[in-house]
Amino acid sequence: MKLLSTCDRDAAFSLSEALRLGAAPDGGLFMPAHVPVHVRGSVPSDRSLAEFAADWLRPFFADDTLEGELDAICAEAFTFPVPLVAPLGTDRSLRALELFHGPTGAFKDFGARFLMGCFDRLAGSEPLTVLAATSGDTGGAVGCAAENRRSARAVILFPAGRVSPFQERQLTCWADNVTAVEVEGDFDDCQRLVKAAFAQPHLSAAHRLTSANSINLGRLLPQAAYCAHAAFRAAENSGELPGFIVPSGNLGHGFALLLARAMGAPVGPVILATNANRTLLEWHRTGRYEARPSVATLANAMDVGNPSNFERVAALDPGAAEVTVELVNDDAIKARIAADYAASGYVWCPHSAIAAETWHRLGAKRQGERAWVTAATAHPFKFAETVEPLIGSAVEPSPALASIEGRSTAKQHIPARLEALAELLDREKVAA
Ligand SMILES: N[C@@H](CCOP(=O)(O)O)C(=O)O
Repeated sequence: MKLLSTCDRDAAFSLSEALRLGAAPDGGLFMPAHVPVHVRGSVPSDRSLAEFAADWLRPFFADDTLEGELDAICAEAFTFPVPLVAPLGTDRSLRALELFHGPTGAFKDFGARFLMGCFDRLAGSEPLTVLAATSGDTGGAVGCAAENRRSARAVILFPAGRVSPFQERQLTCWADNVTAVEVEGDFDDCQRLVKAAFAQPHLSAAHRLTSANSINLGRLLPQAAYCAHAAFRAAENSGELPGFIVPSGNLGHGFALLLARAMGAPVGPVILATNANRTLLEWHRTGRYEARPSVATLANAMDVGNPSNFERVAALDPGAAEVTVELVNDDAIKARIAADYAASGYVWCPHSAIAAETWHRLGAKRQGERAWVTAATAHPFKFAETVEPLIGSAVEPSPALASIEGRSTAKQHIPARLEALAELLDREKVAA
């Protein structure tokens, strides 16, 4: 399949080129030239997720150098379960898609591992430099997926003082080919720096830069696959198409779900649930998109004022892009975590609580019309300092999360300036 930039619909790239580059050279984002449609029901949902994902994604890999590797890439990436649970009991319509059973306890594990599998096969003899900006979860997943790979070194930029203590540990604890960089600024500064580095042809070529953020389509394809897989499962017992509620920050997850729906997955209404960052809500209300400075919230991985994937959503056909937006502030996040724990013993992370709160706000009539799937995006242990006081009890880590506690950590610190990032990249290359 050919990929086109959101800025220039004439220049076509292969999928491998798009994954390797991360973002289009003209500053746009890569989009498939057309959306492949699976005839509904033609992709059986009773196969393993890895097998399902390979089948679902095959049209994107047609005629690409990675075509023969797709099954292996999926088998390596999809190695942990994705349960669809009934957190409030089976008599309620709410189903939580638990996406946090991977090595770093966040849904980003799927995309990071898939992308690294692609890089292993595309890098050639010299390692790529995988740049990632993170507001909390992407960086840990990318560091973990990149650790000790010969095909890549990872440089992860995170905002000083705006990630949780556990997230910081998870950003800074990997082997020498992963460098964690604390930036004096917020996530939007980190993201701006990454995009500015890509826009410098010399810098980009000298370091063989690529991206592991959701600007790279390779992060989103596996997410579209698990969204479709979940939709087929949820649709089995739902007369109407299941609705989906996705916690949204940089909008990669939301775009992946819309892509899955456009490809024929049985997905009904889509609600993008945000924290107090209002950019998407205002766009939906007014029809005008205006980036804003990000504000810090309890759901810090979603503290994004200028969601990168908005331009991908805007490039979809209007029907495919149909969504509503719900905003949930910190007080409502806290109240939801406490109330659902008291009612059922289920523990949400602050991001997943935003989706759960959105389901509660639907009201009994809409709740009863169909099954509703909320994306449970991160393990609550990653936010223990927020969650434990609300539920009055300790949150137990998964074995993978517990194993991170014993690791040593290291980080670099830079001001939010491109020259500082360029110097750091040069230093790290010499040291490698
Ligand atoms: N939610 C993110 C912010 C970066 O988003 P991405 O999906 O573009 O990687 C995070 O956890 O870092």
